[in-house]
Amino acid sequence: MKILLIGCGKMGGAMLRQWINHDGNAFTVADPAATDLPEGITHVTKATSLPSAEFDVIVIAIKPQMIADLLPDYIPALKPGGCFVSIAAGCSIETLIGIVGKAAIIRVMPNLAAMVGLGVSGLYANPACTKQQVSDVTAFIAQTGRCVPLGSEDEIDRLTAVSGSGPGYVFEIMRSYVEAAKRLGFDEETSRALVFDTITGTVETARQSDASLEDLRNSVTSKNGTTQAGLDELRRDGKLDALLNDTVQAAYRRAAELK
Ligand SMILES: NC(=O)C1=CN([C@@H]2O[C@H](COP(=O)(O)OP(=O)(O)OC[C@H]3O[C@@H](n4cnc5c(N)ncnc54)[C@H](O)[C@@H]3O)[C@@H](O)[C@H]2O)C=CC1
Ligand SMILES: O=C(O)[C@@H]1CCC=N1
Repeated sequence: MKILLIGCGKMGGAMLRQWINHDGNAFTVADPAATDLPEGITHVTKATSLPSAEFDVIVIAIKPQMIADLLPDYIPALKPGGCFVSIAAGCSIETLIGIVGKAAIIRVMPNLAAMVGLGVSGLYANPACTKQQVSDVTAFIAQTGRCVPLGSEDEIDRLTAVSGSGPGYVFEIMRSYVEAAKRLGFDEETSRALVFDTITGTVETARQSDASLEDLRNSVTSKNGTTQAGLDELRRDGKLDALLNDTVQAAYRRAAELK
């Protein structure tokens, strides 16, 4: 497929890093600020430099607030029968149709772990998409990690709040955990190694186990031992559940505001 990527910043750039490792697609990046693009990528800084009716897929990877202003200039670059793929948070298919007219549109919500091929994306296609388009785009997105088909745009917004924004929450928890390790007297390098390896090892243990997360937690927790002492603090007053619940609810509400 011939793919046009509009916006090659943090998320578009992360996905492109994986896409270029796979054969079969040719990429053009449209971004006035993109630098250090991988070899073999065509780069333009404005829509008027693009040929007409050239691309099978146009990936929209600019900020949601810029789409209404910028996207109209890119419409002629799509081949008849091509489709738009938007990774923008919130921005609904109805809004996109208001900008590009009736079209095949697929909303995808990736996350930053796409950068290392361990992303998780949700995908929702509007009825104008052909089966072939949905299967081609699903395979294309799966080059960056897991791709979960979804049945509604509301599910895209809910997935955004869990896994789209998720790396932001996890990085923040990791930062705080590393700081706590440093306050116990470990240097930065050792603190990062202890925290990163603990998280990686714990995730892999959970993946390879049939036990519930509660049972796995209990398997670490000796009665009146060290873990129990730590968990009593972490879970005091039920605040951890409330905090994480409030976190995903706030992100979900924001996705709805960005419609
Ligand atoms: N950063 C993340 O973890 C995720 C971001 N997203 C979505 O991805 C989209 C992009 O977000 P980020 O990559 O984080 O933002 P970013 O600011 O890193 O990237 C946006 C890119 O758009 C470019 N741009 C600005 N004006 C342009 C123009 N006239 N034509 C073409 N490109 C132009 C900028 O130079 C920049 O490289 C957003 O819609 C966001 O909702 C979705 C999932 C995760
Ligand atoms: O924060 C945002 O709006 C984007 C969407 C999901 C992650 N980053």
